[in-house]
Amino acid sequence: MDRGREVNTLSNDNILLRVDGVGKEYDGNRVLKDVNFTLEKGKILGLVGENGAGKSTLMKILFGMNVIAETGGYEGSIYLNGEIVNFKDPVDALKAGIGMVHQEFSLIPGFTTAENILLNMEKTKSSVISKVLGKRLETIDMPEIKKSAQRAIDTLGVNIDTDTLVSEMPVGHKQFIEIAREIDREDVKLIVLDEPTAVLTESEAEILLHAMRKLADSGISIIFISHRLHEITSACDKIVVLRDGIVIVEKPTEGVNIRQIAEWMVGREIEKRAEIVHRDVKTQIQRDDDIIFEAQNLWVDMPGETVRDVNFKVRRGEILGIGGLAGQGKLGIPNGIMGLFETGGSMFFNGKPLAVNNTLEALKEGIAFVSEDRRGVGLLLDEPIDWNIAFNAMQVQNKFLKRYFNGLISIRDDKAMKAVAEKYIHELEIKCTSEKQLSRNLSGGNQQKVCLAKAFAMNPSLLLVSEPTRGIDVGAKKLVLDALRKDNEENGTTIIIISSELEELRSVCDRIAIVCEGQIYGVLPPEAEVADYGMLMAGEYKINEVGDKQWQR
Ligand SMILES: Nc1ncnc2c1ncn2[C@@H]1O[C@H](COP(=O)(O)OP(=O)(O)OP(=O)(O)O)[C@@H](O)[C@H]1O
Repeated sequence: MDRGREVNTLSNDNILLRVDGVGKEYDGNRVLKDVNFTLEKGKILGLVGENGAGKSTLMKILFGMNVIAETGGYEGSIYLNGEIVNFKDPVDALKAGIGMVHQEFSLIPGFTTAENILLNMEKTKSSVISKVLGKRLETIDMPEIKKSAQRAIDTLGVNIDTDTLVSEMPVGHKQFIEIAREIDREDVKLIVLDEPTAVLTESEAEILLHAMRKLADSGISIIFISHRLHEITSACDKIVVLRDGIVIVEKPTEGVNIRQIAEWMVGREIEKRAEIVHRDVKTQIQRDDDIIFEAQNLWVDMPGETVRDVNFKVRRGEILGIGGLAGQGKLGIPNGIMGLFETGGSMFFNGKPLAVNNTLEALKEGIAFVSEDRRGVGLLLDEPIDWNIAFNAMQVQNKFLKRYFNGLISIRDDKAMKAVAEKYIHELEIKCTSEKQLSRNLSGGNQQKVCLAKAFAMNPSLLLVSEPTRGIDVGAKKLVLDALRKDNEENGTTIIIISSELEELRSVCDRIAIVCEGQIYGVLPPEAEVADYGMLMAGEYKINEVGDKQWQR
């Protein structure tokens, strides 16, 4: 086993963090066995591992999160600057100079950028927080706060107004504010970033990686978790791979390639990354005149993803991709169709008008949605997996119910719920203790798989999936895309996939629509030149229904 210990030969003075023999189990489920690694001052460590490998758990231990003590604590020791630490809560960790940005956001929507950054500065004093929340910061020196918030934002190199309300900004900006809050504290020594780039565009991710380097150069150490392995090789000084509860590899990233990392993560050889394989020709050809869904002049008022005037038709039985740069409106389209943000214009389903702003009607008509926001709208976090998977189908379609007395009484069919949950746990390889595990206690990638299972269980005739592989590890991406394709081919489900990864769309879709400035600029076949996609994304030209280019600039 390659433990690549060369990094550890550096003098102890340089080492900020030493994780020594750390183990953790949740109620008999052993997640970490014997984890050992070190991190030097001013260095960036990339922490990788499959979904459910225990990365977030390890970071929660480091940060003294309450859930660790509540579930029986941990074994082993953590040293900071050579001294054992055992934080009883995150406040202790903050005082010791550790900052953490979690997978889920903890910002307050009705507060501005500056106010949110300020709350972190004051969060070690709970009495101040309550005062602040009560009086909405009226007694605080706002000009000073804004200056300080602006400094933190400038360090990150992004352009965000300190007066903007968090509820009105795109998700990528929220991520930057979370990070700005952590670096705004004077005594910060170590920052943990748990999948910060999952919600960022490529260019935003670049900015963040650059900012991480600046922070490291100023002496701050960083632990960076990401499933985008090229970010690990390009931004990190060293890599630590977790598998089966132990560290499989700890070594400098120099000379390490992505394929090697993927193999260390899954513990076997990975098939050579297939060139884009276009779908086989389907036995059933979709027809231009058999339209399942149509949007006319659709607009959606979703913060950061405004849809202005979208027109498109979806052929029955196809997989339609929707791509485009972040903030251009691609995420707004499914959220609008499902009535989750204020929407206008017209929609038709199976030739009949479909009401706008009416989620229940969309669900009843057989339209299902897997949101990009799995924790916000995707899951009932305090319910078990089987309940989550069956919930919509039960509420909307009366599935998973046993009926008595001519339907007067209906009782939940626990056996049927267990069966459907077990089917998807197996098919999607959801890592869990059983179908009764609470969704809150699943890892991020496995929560995403439950969201997909929940949609499949409705047997929808139209399935909308937004960023289906976000947070999914490199080995499981194909599994998720194959599951979508299988549902399309075996059940005839028409699918719309919204994704920021063009290659992902090209590998599974029949046609791909590109959104720019809140409109559809063109629809291309998957085998079209990448340059053509680029021109549509950049808004250089539009392509009309007969394939003519209309130059825009
Ligand atoms: N509070 C909890 N109670 C019980 N089990 C838990 C709890 N939190 C996490 N787990 C389990 O611990 C395992 C590791 O989860 P963790 O979130 O640490 O994984 P991860 O490596 O961060 O995965 P991902 O890449 O999907 O985010 C998972 O199998 C999860 O179900």
